[in-house]
Amino acid sequence: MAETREQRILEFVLQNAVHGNPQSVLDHIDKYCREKEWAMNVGDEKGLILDNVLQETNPSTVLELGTYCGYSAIRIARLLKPGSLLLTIEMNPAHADVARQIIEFAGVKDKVKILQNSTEYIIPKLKAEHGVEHFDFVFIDHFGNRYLPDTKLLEECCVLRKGTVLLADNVSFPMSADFLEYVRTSGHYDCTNYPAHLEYSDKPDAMERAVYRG
Ligand SMILES: Cc1ncccc1-c1cc(O)c2nc[nH]c(=O)c2c1
Ligand SMILES: [Mg+2]
Repeated sequence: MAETREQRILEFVLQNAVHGNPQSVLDHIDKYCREKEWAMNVGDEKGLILDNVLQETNPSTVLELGTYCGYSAIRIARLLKPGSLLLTIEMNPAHADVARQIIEFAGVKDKVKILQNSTEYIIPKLKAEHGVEHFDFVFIDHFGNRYLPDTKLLEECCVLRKGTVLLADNVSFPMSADFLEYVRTSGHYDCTNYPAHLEYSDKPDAMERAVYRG
């Protein structure tokens, strides 16, 4: 039996999902986390909200804060048009290693670049070291207490443009209350709330879309 929950998810995917088929990988991660071990993937219910907001935006450049096992990176990458790129930042090296393997197995590695470090270390380097001009879409799903400081850092580093869509997971939890307050009252964003449930659970949760006014 693999050491960690993340390695057991990887093992289940490698042994049961269809190689090169992103939807099969998503379905198998959801199956494992619903039936065997809960894990903090955005999941199928909130994943549909992510799909819909992403497709409405039709982005070419996407940033994700919090890769974990790569579930939402695969969800995003499978919908990106040719020539698009997803940069995803993961602080935990073990999680980044599992994500790299699952993303490769799903067949979307050409659209995804995993940056393994803290968000506060990487965000200031995105323009100079990763050739980023601006992001069309940012999925925020790392740690609730980093949502606000990292949103302000994205503003300060000028990687947002008028119309950039931020979509944040888990905004029903107190850890991200300061982020919600800021995007809803600062005057810099137009916000929409999407009530849902915590992944693989009937506990209430929600996502927030915040469109940057520039
Ligand atoms: C918020 C919550 N409550 C109870 C149990 C798990 C979680 C939870 C759910 C998530 O979707 C998360 N996503 C990213 N990072 C997290 O730390 C995180 C934590
Ligand atoms: Mg989450």
